[in-house]
Amino acid sequence: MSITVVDHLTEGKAVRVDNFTSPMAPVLQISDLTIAAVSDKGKVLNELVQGIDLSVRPGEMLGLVGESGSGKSVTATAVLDLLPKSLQVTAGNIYLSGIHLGSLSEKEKRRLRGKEIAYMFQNYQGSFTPIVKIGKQLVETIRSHEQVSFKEAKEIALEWLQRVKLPAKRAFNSYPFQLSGGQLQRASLAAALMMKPSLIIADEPTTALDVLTGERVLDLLVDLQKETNCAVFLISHDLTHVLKRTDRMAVMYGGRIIETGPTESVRHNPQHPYTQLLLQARPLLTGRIPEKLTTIPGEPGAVAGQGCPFALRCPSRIEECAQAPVMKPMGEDHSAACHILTAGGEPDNEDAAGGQTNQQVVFC
Ligand SMILES: Nc1ncnc2c1ncn2[C@@H]1O[C@H](COP(=O)(O)OP(=O)(O)OP(=O)(O)O)[C@@H](O)[C@H]1O
Ligand code: NI
Repeated sequence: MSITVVDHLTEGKAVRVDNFTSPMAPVLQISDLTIAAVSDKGKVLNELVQGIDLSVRPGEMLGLVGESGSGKSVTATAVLDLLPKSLQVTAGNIYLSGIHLGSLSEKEKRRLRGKEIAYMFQNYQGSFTPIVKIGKQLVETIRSHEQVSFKEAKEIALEWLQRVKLPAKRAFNSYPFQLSGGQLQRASLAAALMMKPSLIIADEPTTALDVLTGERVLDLLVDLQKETNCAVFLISHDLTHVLKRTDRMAVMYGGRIIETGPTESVRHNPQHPYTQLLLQARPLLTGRIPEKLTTIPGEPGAVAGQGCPFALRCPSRIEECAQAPVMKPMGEDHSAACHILTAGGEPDNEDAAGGQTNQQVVFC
């Protein structure tokens, strides 16, 4: 079965990739993506993300976690084709419902961003123009993508404001500054969902909110995602959010995906030493303070220039880590890039593991 969005996006021009036409084909597929900082003259200065492979299917929530500076936002921005001039995709491909992003015109990409891909950012204030009432902005967005009357667009906007549990009429008639941070992020969730996008990219949507408000916004996102069957790409440095809500997750370090798999599998059977440490360092959800809090050794963000990016901090480092490890299958749909692992999930060499890998990690 083919995806109807294709014709709409491309105005009938044939750019669909045929093997992405089943209903469960990925809404987003990133393959072997490399993004580099470039000089004014286009010379590559340094690579910020390398060889990224990710995919999200309809109705699925994919989480991307990693330390600050690991390349999460740069990856998301490339999907939206909104990288600043100083950054460039130097290798790899991005497909949206099977359409190669590079094959679209600027006009098609603009339409795609407003209609098929919605995004929620950390800075929810940025989602709305400060001097225009929320309702007017929502109506304008709807009418720029769909041929409906003002009255019909207003009804859609009010319905969605209500669905994100806002006092709809009041929010509709408010300027952005008249709403709290949590209310504004809900309004931006309404703005994202009302166009019935195939994909929502949420980059740290709760970071600027207090914990409880952030939790409620994410719960709403999960509920409404189920209703609309859209795909969600949730970026967060908060492992708890990702463990609690996503179907699959990817862990990034120093611009590379170092582990990926079903969230439950990564949670209960983390393979890469960095993922294991990240899980151990996480504050427990029960509120019990553990006797000894694990911390990740070394300087946060220290990335090895060559080989495994985590090598400078890794307690299990071996000589081979001077060479970049490849992703190895570790179970169904679960893979990790580490020299001490062999396909299947056992360390290559027990001594090399330094007692750190395959430790049983207990979660509450
Ligand atoms: N416009 C730019 N020019 C040059 N380097 C950049 C630019 N934007 C980001 N970077 C660099 O790219 C790397 C990845 O940044 P990115 O914002 O993607 O990290 P992140 O994982 O989203 O971090 P955070 O959790 O802090 O949001 C960082 O080293 C950052 O300094
Ligand atoms: Ni970021």
